[in-house]
Amino acid sequence: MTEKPAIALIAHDLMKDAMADFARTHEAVLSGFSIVATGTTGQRVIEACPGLDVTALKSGPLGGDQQIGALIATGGVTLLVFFVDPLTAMPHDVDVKALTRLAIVYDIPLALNRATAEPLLRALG
Ligand SMILES: O=C(CO)COP(=O)(O)O
Repeated sequence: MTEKPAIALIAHDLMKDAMADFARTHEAVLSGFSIVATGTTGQRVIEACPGLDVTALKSGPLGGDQQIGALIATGGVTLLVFFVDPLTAMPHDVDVKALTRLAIVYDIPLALNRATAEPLLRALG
């Protein structure tokens, strides 16, 4: 990661197309940040926007959500954008809950859908 403030991007599988589109649409603003992402989401964002500074951590179900949570706890995340799939049960639901809880504990902006992410990103950009 660089010295730029970090935005965390995460999307559940059925939301990954939406995340790739979100990244493409907002590439100019996102380029002012370093991006941290869970593994598969990070790969999709890299494919969509090869110019962005993206660090892809572990896949969410394999610890990636917890890695992002640890970054939040150590002050390394400015905004968490997490496109949650509201209709699919997740085997790692406890990790998802722990991550969103930490975003609340550390009072960082948290967008769980695009309608929230866009005004937050505009405010930061
Ligand atoms: O499962 C996730 C978040 O809970 C996302 O992980 P991936 O980006 O690795 O698919």
